Amino acid sequence: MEVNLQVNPLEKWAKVKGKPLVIAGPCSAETPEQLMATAKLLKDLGKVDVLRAGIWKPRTRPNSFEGAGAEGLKWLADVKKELGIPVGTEVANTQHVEEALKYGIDVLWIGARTTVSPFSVQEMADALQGVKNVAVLVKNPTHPELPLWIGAFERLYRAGIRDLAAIHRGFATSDKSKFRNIPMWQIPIELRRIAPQIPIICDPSHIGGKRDLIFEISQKALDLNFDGLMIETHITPEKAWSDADQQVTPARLSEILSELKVRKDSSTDKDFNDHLDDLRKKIDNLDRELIEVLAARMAIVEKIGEYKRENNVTTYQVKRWDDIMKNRADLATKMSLNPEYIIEIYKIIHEESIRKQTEIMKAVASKA
Ligand SMILES: O=C(O)C(=O)C[C@]1(C(=O)O)C=C[C@@H](O)C=C1
Repeated sequence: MEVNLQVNPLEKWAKVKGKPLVIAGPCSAETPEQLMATAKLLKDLGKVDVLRAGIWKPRTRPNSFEGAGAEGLKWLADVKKELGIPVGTEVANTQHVEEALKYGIDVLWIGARTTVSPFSVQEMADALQGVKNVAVLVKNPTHPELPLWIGAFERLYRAGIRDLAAIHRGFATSDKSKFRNIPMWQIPIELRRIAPQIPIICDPSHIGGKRDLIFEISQKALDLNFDGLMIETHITPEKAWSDADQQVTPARLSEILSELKVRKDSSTDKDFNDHLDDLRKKIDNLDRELIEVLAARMAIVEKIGEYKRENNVTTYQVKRWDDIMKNRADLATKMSLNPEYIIEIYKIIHEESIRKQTEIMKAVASKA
């Protein structure tokens, strides 16, 4: 996939240099007093770059608090005026965008449930055509479809928006997981690889769903070179009208931010780089051996395929496959490797064996 979006670096609009961008504030603006009180505490920390608050809340089921609506924009504008801190909110349609722009909201974000709809994203991009002085952040779609996420950036980019960033908030799952939305870190890792210009902000509140997970998710994001964090913060989290379990107090946010380690993405130290090069050479050699072994394995799989074809035997052998899974997981454990990791690799190996043998079966079918 080719992506060429010359979006502005974060420093251009967020005024952060050499440190991760921090967006914090309540999940929802509930009352003008709650918003202002939270914002004041956050401003006093001196560590928060943008004050966030949801005013239109897309809820899973009706009858939950769906946000203060347009009235909340005035509260956000008051916070911006009184405290001089940039403010941001979620938008989901053209009307939201137009109203937010009227109130001078600095940062808009498109939520995960909206990013899934190219129609909605395009309508908002049209409403943003030619607009200056607004940054637009795009949360990942609820399911892990990277091209859909990228498509949203392309639509906004074509509308002339250059102050763009991604928000990784995890992916919906029905599996039992300690996360509310499973992170699937490989998706933002791949986004960074194919579109390195797009800054990525992590939303540990939505990934974790529980305040106790916020620190570890944030640290992991920083170690993956993310550019910022969006952390839901409320004066009295346990009394919050939405997402009470995943919000922290401004005091706790301050602790989290001071405990997080911000590491550099490379080093200029010669000894470090020389040693790293030596170790990487070892990895290069081992990877070559690994691929040679896979090629040798595949040659035998092909032989078995031909043998099965001559004897009219199915490609998939349940019993043998089940034995391999168990045995390789045991071997992994004995070698101090995570058996789940090895099983995932074997699933890919087996899928390719079946694909190859299916090709071998077909080749004869078409000859016959
Ligand atoms: O053992 C076989 O029958 C094979 O074809 C090899 C192999 C494998 O990749 O290990 C491939 C397909 C079968 O389902 C089981 C195992």
